[in-house]
Amino acid sequence: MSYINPVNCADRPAGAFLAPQEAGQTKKIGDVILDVRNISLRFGGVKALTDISFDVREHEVRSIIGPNGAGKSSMLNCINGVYAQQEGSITFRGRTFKHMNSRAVAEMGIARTFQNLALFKGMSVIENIMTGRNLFMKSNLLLQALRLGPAGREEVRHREFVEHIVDFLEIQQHRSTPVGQLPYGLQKRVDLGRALAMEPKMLLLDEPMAGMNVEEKQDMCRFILDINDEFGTTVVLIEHDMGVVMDISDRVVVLDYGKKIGDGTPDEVRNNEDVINAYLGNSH
Ligand SMILES: Nc1ncnc2c1ncn2[C@@H]1O[C@H](COP(=O)(O)OP(=O)(O)OP(=O)(O)O)[C@@H](O)[C@H]1O
Repeated sequence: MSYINPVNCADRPAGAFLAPQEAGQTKKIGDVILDVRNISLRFGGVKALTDISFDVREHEVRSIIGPNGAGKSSMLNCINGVYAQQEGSITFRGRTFKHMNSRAVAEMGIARTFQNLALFKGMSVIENIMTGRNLFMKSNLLLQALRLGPAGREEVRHREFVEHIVDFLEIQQHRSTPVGQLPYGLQKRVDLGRALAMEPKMLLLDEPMAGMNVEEKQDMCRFILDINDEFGTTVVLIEHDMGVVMDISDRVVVLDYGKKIGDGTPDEVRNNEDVINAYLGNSH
């Protein structure tokens, strides 16, 4: 539940998180890949989400912003099957569902990182990222444990894939370190690696930069943009740091008290009166 006051980021110039060649670069945005229609979610008397609709296009970086308790994490939880909304539907890659369990959602190509890290602290970096490959493991648990026959060959293939991710995220020197011994910023990177191991079409990132210093945020921004660019992965991002959001997003949806109050490009959103009043303040 960390919150970085957006006003604190106002003194950072636009594009501060991007390499010069990245700032202002144009990219090809595709068709709608995720369509969220009229989602309402209640917990007893608490209306977490009220009639929320928005879409995400293939290859976009789409951010969801808003004050604490606005419903951002609840929205991601509906998309990836952790919560079942009372009303509304979700269409992903042409397939419409009201609710699906998290494994089915993962099999469809949606992976998620968590605000509060969901890692095995006593296990190494490699082993944690390997858990993201479970989806693809065909052999049974006993064979996997004994690493026998096809299970052994399967494991070698998955480990090679995981090693590529470790290289990509530049955490080679920590590959055998128990995750609990790593600084927080690197743990967030491992969490991203676990999600990448699922080879997602779409990545849901819940505050991937919370608790990071500026340098760690720059690294994380670079990885997100590289994933988006090199693998074509669509990214849905919850982030409180407005410098980051405005720099790396193609479009932004704004929630407040469970309702949508803004939706558009970073420029449209930062000039939206309702968004300024509810969240951004006058510094944007
Ligand atoms: N499992 C739950 N049980 C009861 N209420 C919940 C649950 N999950 C979320 N809520 C409530 O729903 C509302 C939206 O919460 P949510 O965590 O989605 O907001 P958020 O925008 O992600 O906030 P933050 O920026 O602080 O993470 C809040 O009032 C919260 O207390």
